[in-house]
Amino acid sequence: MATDVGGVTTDSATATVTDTAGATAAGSTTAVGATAATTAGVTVRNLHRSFNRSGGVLNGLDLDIAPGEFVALIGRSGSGKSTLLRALAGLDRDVEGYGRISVPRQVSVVFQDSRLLPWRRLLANVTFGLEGKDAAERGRRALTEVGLAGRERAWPGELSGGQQQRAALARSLVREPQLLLADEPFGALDALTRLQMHALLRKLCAVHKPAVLLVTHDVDEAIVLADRVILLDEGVVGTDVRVDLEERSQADPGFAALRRQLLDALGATGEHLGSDFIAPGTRRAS
Ligand SMILES: Nc1ncnc2c1ncn2[C@@H]1O[C@H](COP(=O)(O)OP(=O)(O)OP(=O)(O)O)[C@@H](O)[C@H]1O
Repeated sequence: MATDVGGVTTDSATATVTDTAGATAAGSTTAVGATAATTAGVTVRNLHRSFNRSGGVLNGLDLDIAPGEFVALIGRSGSGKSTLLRALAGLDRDVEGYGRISVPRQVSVVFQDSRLLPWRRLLANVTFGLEGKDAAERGRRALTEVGLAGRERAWPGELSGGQQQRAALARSLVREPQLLLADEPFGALDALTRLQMHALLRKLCAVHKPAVLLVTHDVDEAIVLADRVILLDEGVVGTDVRVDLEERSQADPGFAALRRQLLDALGATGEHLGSDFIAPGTRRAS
């Protein structure tokens, strides 16, 4: 399994994680414990993770994501969202138990900060680690797709936060991932830029069709972007709802009902808003 993390490709076929992808070119399997299988989408079975001096963070979690499906992952602060994402990215060497993780061969990860290398120009960032004579051309195309044509020679420090996240998306998508893992990628952006990034991500996903797992605190963002919203609770998938709206906006009558259902599941409605919850549409303090 090749995972692109900020332009650096890692291979999880080491340590406690076993890559058995040789069986098929379509996907790879990270086997934790005894079981192994191969999928083009994501399959997680009975995943456990705990850290020193704390109880289980993931407690026998099961999850399926179909090829090309967009899943948003919500949950209270500390519920294990990033822990799950890191396990899927192959970044956690210590997932334990007799669970199983199957992910596609090519996985890309984007984070809240762009992780662009400040000493490389934009095109060099996007193509970093990319092989083949057409790498530069592919990089230029990707920058054009995210609206950064003409900025190939810019330094990351010359870009706004939104532009840096666009570049991070270009760097991920130029590798044509079958799975895109995104950990609050728009969490540090202002509301308007965030809306623009939503439109861009939806457009890019329609073209490239990766499966997506998006971690977000913003229920509205989850509803606007995802095919399915899942809620992590007590280390397993609690709520799992399909987003079936005519229109991906608050104008759709089903939007408010779905939002309320998810907020209820989060225990975050009415006067019981937790301090760790970010109200829909507002910016997360980091
Ligand atoms: N490397 C680590 N060492 C010890 N504990 C950790 C480590 N990583 C995560 N944890 C703990 O695991 C729990 C889940 O953390 P995680 O970051 O996955 O939550 P989260 O749902 O992503 O939270 P947030 O929404 O605040 O980002 C927390 O209690 C956290 O303190």
